Amino acid sequence: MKDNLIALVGFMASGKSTVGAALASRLHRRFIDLDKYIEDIVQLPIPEIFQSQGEVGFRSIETRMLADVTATEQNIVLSTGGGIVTVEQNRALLSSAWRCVYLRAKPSTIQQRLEADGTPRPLLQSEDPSLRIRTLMADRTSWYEEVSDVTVDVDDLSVDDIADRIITLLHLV
Ligand SMILES: Nc1ncnc2c1ncn2[C@@H]1O[C@H](COP(=O)(O)OP(=O)(O)O)[C@@H](O)[C@H]1O
Ligand SMILES: O=C(O)C1=C[C@@H](OP(=O)(O)O)[C@@H](O)[C@H](O)C1
Ligand SMILES: [Mg+2]
Repeated sequence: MKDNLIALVGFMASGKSTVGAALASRLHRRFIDLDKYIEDIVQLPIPEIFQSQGEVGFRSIETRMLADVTATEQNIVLSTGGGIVTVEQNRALLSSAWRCVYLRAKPSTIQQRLEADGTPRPLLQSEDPSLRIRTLMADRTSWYEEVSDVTVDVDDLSVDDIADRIITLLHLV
């Protein structure tokens, strides 16, 4: 099972959705972005799910969808949302059933990428987004490390170079 299921984890705006699509295309595998998958099933954009059900409600949907994808899919690349590792059940499933790649980015890189990006992130709606990024990152870093088989430092790499690096690190060629 592990060879077939590749998941990208890491902080918001580290590049999981973008790199996941590029990696899947390189490997001729299907790509699933878990946030998009959730939006399609719930029929609401992520910020509206946060608004109506709160973070706890969103996490419970996310956990159910990760379990669904794990049980039903094969040969896919999955881009997760940055907070998936905050739930112990998700960490257990990612560790046991997936080959996980941690896209590690510095807070300064995250901030730069957010400035140029159109995807709204409800958890970063703050008077001091920079502090929020650092605090959330400090909370989550050890969990990204815990579930991952390999790590790629993405700060100075293009999307294609990151996909290349993943293919090499996971011995996919
Ligand atoms: N390696 C990269 N170099 C430059 N920009 C990138 C890179 N990876 C992603 N981006 C940009 O950063 C933003 C966030 O990427 P995204 O894939 O949505 O991250 P995530 O899914 O981890 O939140 C997007 O605007 C994307 O185009
Ligand atoms: O880190 C988080 O808690 C979240 C990350 C988002 O995905 P990206 O990591 O793709 O931005 C999305 O799942 C939601 O806004 C919550
Ligand atoms: Mg994403």
